[in-house]
Amino acid sequence: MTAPVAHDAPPDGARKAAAVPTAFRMTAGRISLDGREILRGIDLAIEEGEVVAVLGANGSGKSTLIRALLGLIPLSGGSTELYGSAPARFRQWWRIGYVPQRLSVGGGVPATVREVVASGRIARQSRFRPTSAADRHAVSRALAEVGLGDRAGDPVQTLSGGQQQRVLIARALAGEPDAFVMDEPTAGVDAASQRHLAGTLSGLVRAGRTVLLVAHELGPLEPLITRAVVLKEGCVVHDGLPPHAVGAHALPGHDHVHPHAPEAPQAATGGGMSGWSDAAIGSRRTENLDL
Ligand SMILES: Nc1ncnc2c1ncn2[C@@H]1O[C@H](COP(=O)(O)OP(=O)(O)OP(=O)(O)O)[C@@H](O)[C@H]1O
Repeated sequence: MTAPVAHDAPPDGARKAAAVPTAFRMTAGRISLDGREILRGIDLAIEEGEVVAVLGANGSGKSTLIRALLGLIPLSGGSTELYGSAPARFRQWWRIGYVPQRLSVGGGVPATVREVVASGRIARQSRFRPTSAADRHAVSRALAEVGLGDRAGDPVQTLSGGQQQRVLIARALAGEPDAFVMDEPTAGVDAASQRHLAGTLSGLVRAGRTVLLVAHELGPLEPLITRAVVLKEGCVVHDGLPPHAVGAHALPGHDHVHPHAPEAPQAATGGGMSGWSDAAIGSRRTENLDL
């Protein structure tokens, strides 16, 4: 897809040459929920153009981290920045396409697939600029990109879990953002659709877009990933090159389950990133990878 370049961003070719701006930054980030510390002092900066996977066992804090980076959960300590601004002062929400875990899709409100995808354009619209031909075109293109053009008029609740996940991906694509923040974008999505998503993201990355995603199984996305951040019990225990996959569930002590992907058997994606050996990791910072 041909996403427009941000008004205040340099052209794609110039992005790398100039000092690379930071898309997301957390400094000494702490989150406490129900009196329990979930994130325990996270320092993380994601530069524009990076493709970063956040990995870790169930409950290690991955979703909490990306929601906090977006300002969706208040910090109990430290700070976050979106393109250099605190979330409360950030105004360029169209620059970020967020794909949440699919359980919230539709929010219980009856909506068609097209309506959900069209909501991805809201941050680009205003009272003074209602829906335009460009908006309609972006929505149609995003629907086609995820292979749901023929389901556009269907109530979103009538789609399967994996199809709903593709709706959420289409919603992010429709917004033509600079950065994609995706919480398990391939969970419950069939292998062919995962490969297609990898192709879509590959094109976006070549065009300079930033990708930050949470994953248990990178599958076809693995070659795209330039950096892995591994969490354990709310701390970063690895930040560097992606670990080599050693096969899903291959290691003793593997404790990961897939609550969001009941219809996606492990075998569907081949190897996985849930288990790996310390020796396989080339790391800027490696402390404890026993997940
Ligand atoms: N609203 C909340 N209130 C209290 N605790 C919460 C809340 N949301 C998450 N938690 C807890 O925070 C911890 C981290 O949750 P989080 O969803 O960030 O983990 P995760 O690494 O994304 O897990 P998974 O791989 O299972 O999706 C978990 O122990 C979870 O129970």
